[in-house]
Amino acid sequence: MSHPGYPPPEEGLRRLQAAAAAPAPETVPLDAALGRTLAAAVAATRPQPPFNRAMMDGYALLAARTPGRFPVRSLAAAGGRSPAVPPGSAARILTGAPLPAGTDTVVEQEAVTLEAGNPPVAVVARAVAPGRNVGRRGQEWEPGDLLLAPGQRLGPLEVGLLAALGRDPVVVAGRPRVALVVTGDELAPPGRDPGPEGIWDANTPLFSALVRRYGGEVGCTIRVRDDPAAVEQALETARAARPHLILTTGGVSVGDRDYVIARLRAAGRLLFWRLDLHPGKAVAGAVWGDTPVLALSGSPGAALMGWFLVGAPLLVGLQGGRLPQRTGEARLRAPFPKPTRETRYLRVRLQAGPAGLEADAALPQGSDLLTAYRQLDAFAVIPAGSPPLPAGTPVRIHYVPGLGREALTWGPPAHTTGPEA
Ligand SMILES: Nc1nc2c(c(=O)[nH]1)N[C@H]1C(S)=C(S)[C@@H](COP(=O)(O)OP(=O)(O)OC[C@H]3O[C@@H](n4cnc5c(N)ncnc54)[C@H](O)[C@@H]3O)O[C@H]1N2
Ligand code: MOO
Repeated sequence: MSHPGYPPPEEGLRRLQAAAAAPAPETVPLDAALGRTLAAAVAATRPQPPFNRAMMDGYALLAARTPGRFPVRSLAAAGGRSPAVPPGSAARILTGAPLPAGTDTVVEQEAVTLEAGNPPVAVVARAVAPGRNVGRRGQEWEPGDLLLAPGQRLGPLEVGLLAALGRDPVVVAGRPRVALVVTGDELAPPGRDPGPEGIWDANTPLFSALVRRYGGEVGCTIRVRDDPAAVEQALETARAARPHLILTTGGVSVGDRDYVIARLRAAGRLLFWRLDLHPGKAVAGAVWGDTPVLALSGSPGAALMGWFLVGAPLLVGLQGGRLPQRTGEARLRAPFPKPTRETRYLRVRLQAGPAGLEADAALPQGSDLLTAYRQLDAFAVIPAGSPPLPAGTPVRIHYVPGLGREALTWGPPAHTTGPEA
């Protein structure tokens, strides 16, 4: 069930997605690819390993000749080419070296007695199976195998995989540029005296960091007073920076000084105002000129909900990716005493209980509070219209990439097979 009046966050996201344009892909050195999103599929051009290779230091020979005595006349080392080995002989071989022609097996040196001489002789006392200690050509991938799809966020493992595939440079999605407009008469920059009625501006640093963490770049940041002309001017300045998204905080409720929503209504095109989301229902989507705007609440705790449910998926989507939507189930550890108007996202810790996973909501739940986000494991979703709930009520758990213990990653939208790089 959802709130009768307000669209669910996914619908807000869809409306903004329809109004937003993705940045053009770019080619970057592999060294600069960490945290970027792949823009084209990557297929192998060679087998991996590219040749049969030694997995141990020892002696390369034909297994069919074991047990036996093998004169050692050559050395095969990684990066070198070594001559074919005549039947009945062996080559000294080092880990990573291509197997010389005429051999099919590496006997590790611990299983060999080496008799000095010219040439020395490797004595193998027991029969060994062919293929022993050999990493087989194509064992990990074959040419043409698709190993990475467009939309994949490049973490360290993906960077390593691209390197093993020989890719440098790589084609990645452009970083969506975000213009940040933070409103409020009461705001002072951290590090300055805010005065007795002022507060430090948490949102500028918080949302700048989040934008970067989710693959975007911050085109400009504007802190503006609660004044209609100043807010309008700030939105114009933000738009002039040609961002892919304008992100604002504050001024989206019904107060006399909520000028962001007033200007978006009057001079922009509103896509939605309020979502079925608590905290964070005070949120708007709009288009200013031709630029999409996500207008979040000023309360950091409420604004973060809009970020995680709308802003982050929007930004990742503009890079061609999709954030994983992992869900689960748990039971409320304690009664939840209030009725729920809009769908409520309780910030919870999860712990094992006698009857399964328990959601513990004993965190600071106020919509203006930031600290719970550092302590939570997930959101527990209470449907709109729910009465107060007794302990033990089953609730849906919504895990958020980048929060709690949930890794920040994203991947291709399901079923994509994009063009090959
Ligand atoms: N009569 C009603 N009042 C309110 C409603 C309502 O429906 N009817 N909605 C409430 C809800 S829900 C929320 S959430 C807030 C949203 O308010 P705004 O988005 O207009 O935000 P502000 O009023 O500008 O600020 C709210 C709060 O957050 C502090 N703040 C603002 N900016 C920052 C910043 N950059 N860093 C740190 N803290 C910031 C600000 O000082 C306020 O305390 O409205 C309810 N009211
Ligand atoms: O946007 Mo408000 O958080 O629902 O308190």
